[in-house]
Amino acid sequence: MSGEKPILEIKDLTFTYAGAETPALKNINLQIFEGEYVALLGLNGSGKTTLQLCINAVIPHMIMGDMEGSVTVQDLDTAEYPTRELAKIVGVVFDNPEFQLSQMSVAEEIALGLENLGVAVEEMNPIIHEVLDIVGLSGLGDRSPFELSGGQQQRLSIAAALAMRPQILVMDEPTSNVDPIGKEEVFAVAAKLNRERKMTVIMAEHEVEVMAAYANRIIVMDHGEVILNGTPTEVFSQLDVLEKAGLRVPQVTEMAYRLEHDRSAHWNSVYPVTTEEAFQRIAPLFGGKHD
Ligand SMILES: Nc1ncnc2c1ncn2[C@@H]1O[C@H](COP(=O)(O)OP(=O)(O)OP(=O)(O)O)[C@@H](O)[C@H]1O
Repeated sequence: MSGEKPILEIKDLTFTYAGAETPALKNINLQIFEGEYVALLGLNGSGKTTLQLCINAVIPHMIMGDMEGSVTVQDLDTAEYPTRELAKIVGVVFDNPEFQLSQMSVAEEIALGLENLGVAVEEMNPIIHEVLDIVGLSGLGDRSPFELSGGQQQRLSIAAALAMRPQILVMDEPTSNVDPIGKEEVFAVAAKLNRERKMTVIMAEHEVEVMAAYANRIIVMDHGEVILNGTPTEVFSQLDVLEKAGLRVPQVTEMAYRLEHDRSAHWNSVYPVTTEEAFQRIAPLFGGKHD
């Protein structure tokens, strides 16, 4: 990506909540490029939400604290642009779907954001149809958001964010309150948006297997700092660092690591992170055919 301009650039960012003794974020430096799918990993309290609030400009405009350094989204310094302006570039989906929903119908839920942007009523319908179609909720415009399943509610939250035509979708543990089928649906929509529409996705998520499959970059946070930043293979091969931070790796990575230590398999410290990769590399150990 050398030479390419980042869509998001964070420089020397340190943030301390008002009244807190220690910073929630310490000297963060990151560049994220258009079309990346970035997973944020870290224990509770490691700073993932705070970082996301800095990206959508809720910090410093709506949350009190001391911010040093800068966050630039599409060349806009978030300290200088109101959160409302940034909402056109950065769409946000939080962990609790019900917390984000307030309207009587699915269509009204999407119209709310459009109204705030000053979109004329006659222009709203095509946008509402389009975004419901993208997230697989076509035909449910008249339903109450509160009658939807957890997965559908989160897809509605994604649709409401998409209606604002953002270039970055920030998602804070979007499946933590959703059943297993709903989780799959939400991950599939995020992956589709990234793959087919080149949407930049930044997702805080604990599901390492899923992130190994979908993300092209993993950022690991620990006590407000970025301790690892690389491809899933690079990051999940650092088993010792992750273990120290209290985090686990995909099960197949763990298995490959154990095979190396117990059975002298040699991975040269680069471990498989998905089942498919593991199969390709482990099958030859058994002398069997693989393709
Ligand atoms: N409003 C607040 N006021 C003071 N301190 C806060 C506030 N919100 C978060 N913190 C603190 O900032 C640090 C980072 O929290 P943050 O919520 O960003 O972590 P996280 O990785 O998102 O955790 P979780 O997965 O629990 O959401 C923690 O020490 C937390 O206690």
